[in-house]
Amino acid sequence: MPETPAIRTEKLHKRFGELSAVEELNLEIPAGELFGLVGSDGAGKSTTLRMLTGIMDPTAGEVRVLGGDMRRADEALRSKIGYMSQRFGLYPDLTVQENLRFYADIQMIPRRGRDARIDELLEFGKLTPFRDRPAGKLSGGMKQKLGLACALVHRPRVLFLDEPTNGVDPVSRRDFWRILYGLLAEGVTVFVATAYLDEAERCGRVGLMHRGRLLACDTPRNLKRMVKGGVLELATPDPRHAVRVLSGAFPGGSVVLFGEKLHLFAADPGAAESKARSVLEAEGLEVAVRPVPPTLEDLLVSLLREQP
Ligand SMILES: Nc1ncnc2c1ncn2[C@@H]1O[C@H](COP(=O)(O)OP(=O)(O)OP(=O)(O)O)[C@@H](O)[C@H]1O
Repeated sequence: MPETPAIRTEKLHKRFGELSAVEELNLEIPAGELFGLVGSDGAGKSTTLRMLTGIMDPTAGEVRVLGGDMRRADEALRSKIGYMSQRFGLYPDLTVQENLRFYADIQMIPRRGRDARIDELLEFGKLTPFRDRPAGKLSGGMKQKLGLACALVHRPRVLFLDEPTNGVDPVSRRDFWRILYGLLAEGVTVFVATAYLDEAERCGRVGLMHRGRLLACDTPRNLKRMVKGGVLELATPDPRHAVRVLSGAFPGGSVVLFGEKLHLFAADPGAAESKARSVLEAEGLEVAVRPVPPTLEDLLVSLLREQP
């Protein structure tokens, strides 16, 4: 018999009045996977997480976690789930250790073994030296790690994280991901919503969400193969002017600013290169062109171009 997926949704739908925040969402996530749900603000990620964790009822469709129906989840099922929302509640006046004790009490962790679990989590998040510091006095990255530790206090089998590294510096983000890999090694299923495409690259599989719909869902490598044609990277001294000039010559949003460089999506990269060179040189703009392997951001841009 095939193993029960850790997370499964079928035709999951959430409407707020006229707005479909999540539409026809079908997901199947095996146990032990690190799954990334990626999309910009308002894509429907948080709404999806709220339905997956049983906090919000769907308008229609099914949602199962570890085989159990989240619309009527009992305590036994809830105790196998961890959730770190965007505005998770740390008590700023309580110390790191007191916050963990508070969450352990909410989860009804027996006193015996509780402090050992807290010590383990403090070590795991490299928070031991800060155990007596009030949570309000922690750095942004440390607060997020403490939030994660609180979500893990009851040893959940499936962990849901809503943009856990939003606004966190790159070093702390790396630290945070190191912890997530540690959890994977323990067999925990991790479902992370993020707006960062570089984080999506770290996931086993990624779902790209836009206006409530899943546009694509696969491994990062397979997703990048979906980019049609080729991607050219253009370096010019005045990228903003170059975008304006090239957008006239290449309609349909195929020219996009990527930092200080431009990306040009082309069915025939050779022909596109010659055309881009002649258009830019006519404007007196020098340009260096090179083909680049597509990134997930390229895929997202190219999928969004196809949206009505
Ligand atoms: N309780 C609600 N009532 C009405 N509309 C809502 C509600 N919650 C979310 N929405 C709307 O549903 C859409 C999806 O929101 P959602 O928060 O799920 O997106 P998101 O991808 O998580 O983005 P963000 O990171 O900004 O929260 C948005 O248009 C949002 O305004």
